[in-house]
Amino acid sequence: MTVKDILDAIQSKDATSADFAAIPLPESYRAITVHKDETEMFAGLETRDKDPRKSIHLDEVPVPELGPGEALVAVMASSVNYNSVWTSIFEPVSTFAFLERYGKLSPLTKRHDLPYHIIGSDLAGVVLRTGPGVNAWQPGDEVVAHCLSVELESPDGHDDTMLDPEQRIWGFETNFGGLAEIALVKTNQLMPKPKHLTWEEAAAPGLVNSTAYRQLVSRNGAAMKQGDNVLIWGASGGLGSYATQFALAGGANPICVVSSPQKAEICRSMGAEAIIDRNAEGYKFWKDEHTQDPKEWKRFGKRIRELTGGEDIDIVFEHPGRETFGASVYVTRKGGTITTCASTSGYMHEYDNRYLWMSLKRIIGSHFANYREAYEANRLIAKGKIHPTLSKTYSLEETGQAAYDVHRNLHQGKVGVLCLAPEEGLGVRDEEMRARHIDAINRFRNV
Ligand SMILES: C/C=C/C(=O)SCCNC(=O)CCNC(=O)[C@H](O)C(C)(C)COP(=O)(O)OP(=O)(O)OC[C@H]1O[C@@H](n2cnc3c(N)ncnc32)[C@H](O)[C@@H]1OP(=O)(O)O
Ligand SMILES: NC(=O)C1=CN([C@@H]2O[C@H](COP(=O)(O)OP(=O)(O)OC[C@H]3O[C@@H](n4cnc5c(N)ncnc54)[C@H](OP(=O)(O)O)[C@@H]3O)[C@@H](O)[C@H]2O)C=CC1
Repeated sequence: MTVKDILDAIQSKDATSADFAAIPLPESYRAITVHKDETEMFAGLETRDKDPRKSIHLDEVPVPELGPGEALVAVMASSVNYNSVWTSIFEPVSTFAFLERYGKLSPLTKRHDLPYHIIGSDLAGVVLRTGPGVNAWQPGDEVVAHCLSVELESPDGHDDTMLDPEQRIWGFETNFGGLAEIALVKTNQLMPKPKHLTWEEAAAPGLVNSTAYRQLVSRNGAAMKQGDNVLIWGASGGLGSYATQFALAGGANPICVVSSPQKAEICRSMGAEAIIDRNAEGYKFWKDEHTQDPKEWKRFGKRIRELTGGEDIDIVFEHPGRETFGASVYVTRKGGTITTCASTSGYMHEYDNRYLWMSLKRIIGSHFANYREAYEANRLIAKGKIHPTLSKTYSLEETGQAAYDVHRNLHQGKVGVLCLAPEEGLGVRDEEMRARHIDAINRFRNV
């Protein structure tokens, strides 16, 4: 039995759940990995010069044992997230440290502690097998997976599963991720695949869409409301392209920051009007490595006021981190919110605290999303209210190049990876709905 047989079953319209359950599992499958014995390969290099094409491998790996509450999924497509860039350059820490720690949790999690890390935190595919205790999902179900892995053995995670002390990001802090032909997930990661999307489109939003939903919309994040001025950094990037859509769909006013006219045009095509090209306007928030320039914060704030008719920012959607955080705190209005989920340009932030406390601003830390939030975010995709922002699709063999493009900010929106899907364009089950949304679905392609 090979993965080809699995693929044939997926493409056969008549295959039933029993047919899927009857397919013998292959012994091995192809997966994107990084190797533990290579964690020092970029020692001494600047972050920018660490090249994912050198550390990312395509290996044949054994199918992992299936545990209680888990599923093996035939992965049709996945996507590249920035966390896979971090893994592939071994920053800020080697993710093998996470696998080692998870491996110590229980005899079952020991499976994850291997000399290779199968990465990837998104998938669209078909359930092949479910483990003991799984009732909600069956072999043959067409699914997407969110990337929250929790144990929930402590009381702490039961108000909000992101607060579980054993909360992990699948495919980053656990093994057997989505950039592979088969993935191992907990079944409480599964959600229905939006029927109007191809495999690669359905695999694109998961991680970033869920994160943006919690960070901006959820009461656990900024709880955005109608009319809010929302400053969105990287507004045509992975997170930002969903934050922009949430702002527009929720009646808010996105102020989109991008770095080229092409990216500005993408934001315009989504419906945004207030757009700042940070390159063209030449903001330099740091005079040198150690000194910020408040005059530049002010110039940036003045520009925002021009675009909003004199108003300041209610919510900053932050993720660039060190480079922008001082400006983000400055331009927020009295009582406003800076919500942050990342630090791409550096995690030691500096800001002038007088502008925070005197103006009663709040900084909210946000990280991924709980199952409910991820489900809500996926539901909005399934209803055609929010659209995937897929710009380009790579083959599994080209994943290193895809990660390189994301690392070097050469991409737009999301980049997809075909895993088992033999070509782009497959997997659509609702052509009528697709036709209604086709322009929005294709907006990010070939720009
Ligand atoms: C969905 C997608 C998301 C993304 O893309 S996010 C971007 C990618 N992710 C990242 O860049 C984050 C990567 N992760 C990390 O860098 C690290 O993961 C953290 C910095 C988040 C945490 O580091 P750690 O080493 O796990 O935690 P510690 O707290 O520095 O060290 C653990 C030890 O410190 C003790 N400790 C914790 N809190 C306290 C305290 N308040 N007072 C005293 N000690 C404390 C613990 O108990 C433990 O101790 P003991 O080593 O002995 O077990
Ligand atoms: N905690 C969590 O749950 C999550 C965290 N993340 C983290 O968020 C970060 C962004 O992820 P994602 O959106 O997918 O990445 P992308 O690279 O797709 O998009 C980020 C965008 O941010 C902008 N940007 C990058 N660097 C700077 C800078 N120095 N100053 C201003 N703008 C900048 C760029 O847009 P432009 O050049 O057009 O301005 C870029 O396109 C990553 O660090 C990632 O690990 C992501 C998802 C979840």
